[in-house]
Amino acid sequence: MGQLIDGKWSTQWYDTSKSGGKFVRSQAGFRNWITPDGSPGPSGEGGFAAEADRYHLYVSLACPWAHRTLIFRKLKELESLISVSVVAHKMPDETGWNFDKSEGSTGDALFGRDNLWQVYTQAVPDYTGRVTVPLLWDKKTGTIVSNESSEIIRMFNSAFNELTGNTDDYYPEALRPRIDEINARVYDDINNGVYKSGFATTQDAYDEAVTKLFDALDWVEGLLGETAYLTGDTITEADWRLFTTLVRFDAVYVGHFKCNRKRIADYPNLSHYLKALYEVPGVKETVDLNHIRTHYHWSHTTINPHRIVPIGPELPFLD
Ligand SMILES: N[C@@H](CCC(=O)N[C@@H](CS)C(=O)NCC(=O)O)C(=O)O
Repeated sequence: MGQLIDGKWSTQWYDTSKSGGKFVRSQAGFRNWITPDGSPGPSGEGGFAAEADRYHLYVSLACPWAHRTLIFRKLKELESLISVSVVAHKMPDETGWNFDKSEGSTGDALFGRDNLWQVYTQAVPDYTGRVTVPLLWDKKTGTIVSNESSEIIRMFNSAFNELTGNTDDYYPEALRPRIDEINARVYDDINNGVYKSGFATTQDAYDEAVTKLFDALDWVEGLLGETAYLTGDTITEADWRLFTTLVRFDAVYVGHFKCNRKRIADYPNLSHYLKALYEVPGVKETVDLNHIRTHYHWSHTTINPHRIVPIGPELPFLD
């Protein structure tokens, strides 16, 4: 794990010494929005109008945050409008995310760079911050639109509707308060909760995170006893945001991140729900378990120093 400091790549693991052993995720640095006419969005600068062949998405197939954006690109029929580069599954400290084609990367389709940090410094030569995926690039102005997945999926949900004719809405007006409420707990305690458990460096920090994680999974298991999806009988953004963590849970988080009070396979409603979302047309093509399993176990050497990728477990939702 490394980061950019004044435009230079520097190798260092997350510093948990000032937070009592807790992993604290930093805020994404680029927060502009694509809108239908280029008017400014809720944050950042305007000037990013929805146009075909103007934007490029950098993703990892291992990353749950990037995975959200790939699902929205697929469901909203944006594949022919927004091109993609996939980074390698192995992320060495020396380079961070990189475009090694022998390790599952497509290569950098825009610039032919070796490493993702070079795309960040292409936009801001003296950038300081983490080099994360997903990253949404504007080919027209040669800069980064956004590296915040929760905002990229909102853009994909509606900004391109006139170009694609796809008006499916995963953030419908009437459900927004409920979606926001569910997202808040799912983000803190589940999406980020698995990372807080896995990257904790004290027993107390781990205990706190893992307890909240399983309390939240129990809560979701209850909700799914009432309705098919989190906010009712239709799939919304809240479901896709939970899905990308659930699909990695038994394969990676149970063992690698010590989230092992239960597996998703032990929760009947969550298991059924995971399978139903996985079977939505187009979605399983966005799930790459080889990238997922290899990335985490190989890349986090403070947790898994010998980089051994475990054999299992078998995953019932694949059957
Ligand atoms: N807030 C960001 C978080 C993205 C994120 O943390 N991505 C991880 C991969 S799963 C990453 O690139 N980590 C590299 C790092 O932190 O150095 C989002 O949701 O878009």
